[in-house]
Amino acid sequence: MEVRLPEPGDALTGVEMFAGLEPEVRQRVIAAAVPRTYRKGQLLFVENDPGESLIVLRRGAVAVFRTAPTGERAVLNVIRPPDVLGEVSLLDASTRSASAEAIEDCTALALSRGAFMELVHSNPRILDAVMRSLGGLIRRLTEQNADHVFLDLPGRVAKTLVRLAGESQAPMITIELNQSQLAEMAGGSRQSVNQAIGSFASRGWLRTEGRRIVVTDVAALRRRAGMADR
Ligand SMILES: Nc1ncnc2c1ncn2[C@@H]1O[C@@H]2COP(=O)(O)O[C@H]2[C@H]1O
Repeated sequence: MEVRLPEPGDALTGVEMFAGLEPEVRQRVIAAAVPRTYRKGQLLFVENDPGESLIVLRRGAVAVFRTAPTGERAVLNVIRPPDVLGEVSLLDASTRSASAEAIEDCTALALSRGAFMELVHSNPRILDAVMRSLGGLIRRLTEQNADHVFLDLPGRVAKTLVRLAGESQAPMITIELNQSQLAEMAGGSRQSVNQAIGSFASRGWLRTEGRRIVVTDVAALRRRAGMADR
């Protein structure tokens, strides 16, 4: 009879920011964190809310976005486990730099600013991971700025799809995103994003299935986005 052993790991498994912690410190972090659940469509927080906690996403997906005075949204990123969000306002002791909405049902752990700061002061090695995470955010912002200057809209749509496809080497990659969400991420009107998607579909690089996009040729999208071959 097959005996199933429990999966190794805990609620922080895979979370880079906490990777270097001693097991007992990890357990203290987990004990101090508050479990949260968010339904699809629920806001986790809104831009300019006080930054009270670091959120470790365990399941689901969250869109980080800014809203223009006209109500138009620009999606800055889609966060998936084991990523964290909410680190910026914790570190500069300010308000939320963007809003966040669950785009799938989510479970998460929320670590209060006080608990996070105590952790940093008693385990300064954690600052290596914090700096890496901030470095990653700055790098992403630099790249997004350059894309807005150097890429046309179809190029930005292609790049957004490549980023969402992640590291997967599968021949077909399903992206759970409708075309308005894609337009909010690529920074274009829905109509022009639809045109770009239609043109990619006619070349056989992807197909749309209701509210999802199935990418069938990542290499072609990478070339259209001016990215190096893998
Ligand atoms: N441009 C961005 N790209 C990716 N994530 C971001 C961006 N801006 C803000 N965030 C994340 O969204 C969070 C919004 O709240 P915070 O400012 O606390 O912390 C922020 C980061 O975790």
